[in-house]
Amino acid sequence: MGANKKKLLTGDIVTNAIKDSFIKLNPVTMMKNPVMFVVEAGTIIVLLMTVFPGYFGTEETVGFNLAVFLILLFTVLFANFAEALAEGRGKAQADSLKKSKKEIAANKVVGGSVKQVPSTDLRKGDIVVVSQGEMIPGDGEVIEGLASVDESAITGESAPVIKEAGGDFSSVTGGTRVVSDKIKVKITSDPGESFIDRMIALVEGAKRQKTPNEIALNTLLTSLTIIFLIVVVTLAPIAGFLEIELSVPVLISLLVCLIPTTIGGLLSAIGIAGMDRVTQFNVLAMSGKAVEASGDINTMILDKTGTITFGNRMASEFIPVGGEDTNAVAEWSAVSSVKDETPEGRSVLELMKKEERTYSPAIAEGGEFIEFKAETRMSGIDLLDGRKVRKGAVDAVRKWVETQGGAIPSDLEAKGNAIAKEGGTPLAVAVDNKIFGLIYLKDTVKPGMKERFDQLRKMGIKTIMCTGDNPLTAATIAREAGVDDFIAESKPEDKIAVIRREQAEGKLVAMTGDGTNDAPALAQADVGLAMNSGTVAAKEAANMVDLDSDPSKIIEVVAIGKQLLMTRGALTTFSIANDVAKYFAIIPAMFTLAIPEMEALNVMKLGSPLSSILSALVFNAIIIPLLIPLAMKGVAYRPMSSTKLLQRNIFIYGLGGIVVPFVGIKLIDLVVHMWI
Ligand SMILES: Nc1ncnc2c1ncn2[C@@H]1O[C@H](COP(=O)(O)OP(=O)(O)OP(=O)(O)O)[C@@H](O)[C@H]1O
Ligand SMILES: [K+]
Ligand SMILES: [Mg+2]
Repeated sequence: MGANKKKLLTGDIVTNAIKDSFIKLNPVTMMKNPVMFVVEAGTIIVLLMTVFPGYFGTEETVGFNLAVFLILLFTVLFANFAEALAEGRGKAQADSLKKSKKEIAANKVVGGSVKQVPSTDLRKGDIVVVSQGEMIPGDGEVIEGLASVDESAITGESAPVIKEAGGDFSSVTGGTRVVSDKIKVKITSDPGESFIDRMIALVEGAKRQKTPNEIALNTLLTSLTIIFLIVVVTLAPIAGFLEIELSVPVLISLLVCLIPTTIGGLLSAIGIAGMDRVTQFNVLAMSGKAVEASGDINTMILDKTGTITFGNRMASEFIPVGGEDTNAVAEWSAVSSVKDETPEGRSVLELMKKEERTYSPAIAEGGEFIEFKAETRMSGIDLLDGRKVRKGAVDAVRKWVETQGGAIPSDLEAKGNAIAKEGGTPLAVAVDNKIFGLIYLKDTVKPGMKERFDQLRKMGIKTIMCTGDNPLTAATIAREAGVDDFIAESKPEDKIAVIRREQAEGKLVAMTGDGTNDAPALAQADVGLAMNSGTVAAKEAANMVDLDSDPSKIIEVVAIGKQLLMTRGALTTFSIANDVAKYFAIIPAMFTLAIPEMEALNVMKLGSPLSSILSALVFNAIIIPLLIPLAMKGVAYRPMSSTKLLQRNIFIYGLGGIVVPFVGIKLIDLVVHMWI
């Protein structure tokens, strides 16, 4: 993974977070977090009572009020600090990205010649030439040539990657450097809308919006806060009626202990940290919603080639059919591949070289190249003399030959199936109405796939492999990799159909893709992960982009999403449970203050009524920073079903939430009681 994997925290991030904690005290900012806003309002009221005791008639309790004020202030600051700390890493990353965004000179093609212009002048549709050693001036698509490009500025990966015209490896990103050769690039973004611009906005959190889940939880927390506010406000007159005197700072303390400050203070930090974990993993999530959706995924659609297998499908053998000779198969395979820039196409020419075979490229001259398309599953060339040469999936070529009235050699099927049963891909080679033979394309399943799919199954996620390959190859690879289901001979629109079918059953679907033809399916899926190496269309349709272009990462992304949801659930449970213990400390204390005979209520045997209130408040404050590491790192995660997870978490965090504060408040009280 990327060399830009950062340390969790640096001194700078902490210092800036401390500063930001104070800046965030601005009530306009605080209002976005109703729970903490109420605490801040209480802090201000108690501050006034401390500073102007004469005015409020609070001279007797100035010391206690000052203590309450300070504890409340720190409660708010701690919550701000949690959020600022979570934002810190993104900000630091944004700064380093901005450095890679300086203005550079671009060689723009104008008419027939090349003119130097500043990169900021480039617009969508402009064409530029980038040579060895130069920086690519903007996002675009290679339209001519092949070059190796150092993308470490965005991916942190130092090994250069090959970018070439045509196919799924044609997109380039502004700010990356060409390390060898020369390419012509068509610019695909206007200034300010580039990938790096979007990435900066993302990691900076500039466009961070609350997710539906967060909004729902926030509504719940706000409702609880309002309910407790009403309870506490009505308590005052009732107490007054009973001639029990309750001071305003005591009532505010009670309110702060009652409302869910722990989760209120940590909620946004949990969301930001979850996004950040995805980013540190070199995956860019376009929204927090995408990350959360990945935590709820039920079905995962996976490509065979390149996701489950290494994807470097290489021609390894020419196999004649119908009594033809190997040379003829090899020659026509080569002719059909002269201009085929796909890895499969190039591997055919490489195999020719390796086997020291010759063919005459001159026949292909002037011919019309037929590019490989996932819809036709064929590629080839229409020669000047009228002959049409094709190679492609066996069933596709067979149909093509049949429509021209050709006969199908009797050994075609058996020889094709033999390749497929070994997990290889057979390509048939034909000229007009005659099939000459097969090309054996070899590919291997990535190691460790079976274990990963086992984990997914434990999480209750169904995996479906979709491949354009034939059913036999698909079945072999599916079995080897251990996916739950597969769809063979699928065209791009079939992927959408599968996604829609699953969604119609109420399931959330994730998929990966890199080609332009994957774009509609990526957009349809609830979580669409596009490869950075892929086409611009795919990247725009998806809601996540993997900078390392490793499609199997979708599995880890789902794990991170689950962890985010779990962390939020666990800390909410903990927060609400730990408030319960505070009632036991603070409510008896309040009544004992008014009616000393109520001392019997002091079940926790705390020092004094005032020390009980302060201890509960101190615990309420310090639990926030104590839980920051958990909020940022996420709770420990093991693959298991959602129901089991829920039970486990309620047990650990619910019970923990009740027990921990009893112990904590008791210990704090031992110290506090030395003064009060
Ligand atoms: N360059 C090519 N020329 C001719 N036929 C090809 C070429 N590349 C692939 N094919 C054929 O087209 C089929 C579909 O290819 P496609 O890339 O759409 O899917 P795939 O790679 O097999 O599956 P996946 O969706 O898992 O990537 C392949 O199985 C193969 O038979
Ligand atoms: K609380
Ligand atoms: Mg493919």
